[in-house]
Amino acid sequence: MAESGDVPALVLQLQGVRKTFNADLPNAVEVLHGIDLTLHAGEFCAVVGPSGSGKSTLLNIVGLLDRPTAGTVTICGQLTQGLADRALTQLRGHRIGFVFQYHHLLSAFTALENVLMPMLADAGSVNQQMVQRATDLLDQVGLHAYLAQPATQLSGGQQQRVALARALAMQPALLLADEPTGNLDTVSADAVFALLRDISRNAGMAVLFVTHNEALASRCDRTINVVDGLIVG
Ligand SMILES: Nc1ncnc2c1ncn2[C@@H]1O[C@H](COP(=O)(O)OP(=O)(O)OP(=O)(O)O)[C@@H](O)[C@H]1O
Repeated sequence: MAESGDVPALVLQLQGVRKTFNADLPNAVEVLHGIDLTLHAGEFCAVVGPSGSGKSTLLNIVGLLDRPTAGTVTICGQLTQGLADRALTQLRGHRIGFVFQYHHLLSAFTALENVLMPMLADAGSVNQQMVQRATDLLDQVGLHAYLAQPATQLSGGQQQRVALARALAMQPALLLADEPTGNLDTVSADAVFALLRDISRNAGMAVLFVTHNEALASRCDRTINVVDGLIVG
């Protein structure tokens, strides 16, 4: 993932990002007030800050799930401003993975089928190579023995590992993790965090990791502190 000369590739660049909700209404509220942020390949960055400070809003904009009111978002060199929804969806699908506090697995499907979903959605059908990749990913997150297990029959920690494997299915350059350990006991949270760290290091993947857990934040390469819609410190 590194460019020639071992300079890590720039995965994310935000310049002057602002977000106003209900912009045309009397109750308009600006939640992000001009965010500048860069993230390089392999960088593991915690996002901390008080409740309501704008962390999820920021993540939604970085993840191309919402558009900024002003400013620019560039993902892997692609400026997103002006792109149609379809192009944003393509870029998101190929470059960005998501893990949330709640795993959002499809309960009627097995662990393997859940990991295959993004590949199926992208290609329209599943081939042997995709099955192999999904199997390898589940292996990587320590769930080889659970490939055929329905998602509902897995523990919370195991479900979050499946969600992580699913997020990695398309080999994203950027992983957005919004409190992925928030719903887990300490031991499972530590295990999922360690896994995420290792995978990010090995794959050279950039990670934005929103957390209220100071101990985990302190183990990241870098921490950004969002307060009242601005990065401080
Ligand atoms: N769709 C929306 N419409 C109007 N206001 C919104 C909307 N989404 C978020 N907000 C407001 O934006 C502010 C920031 O919310 P956000 O969810 O980004 O905070 P957060 O830092 O992620 O909080 P938490 O740590 O509690 O998850 C809050 O005041 C929230 O009420």
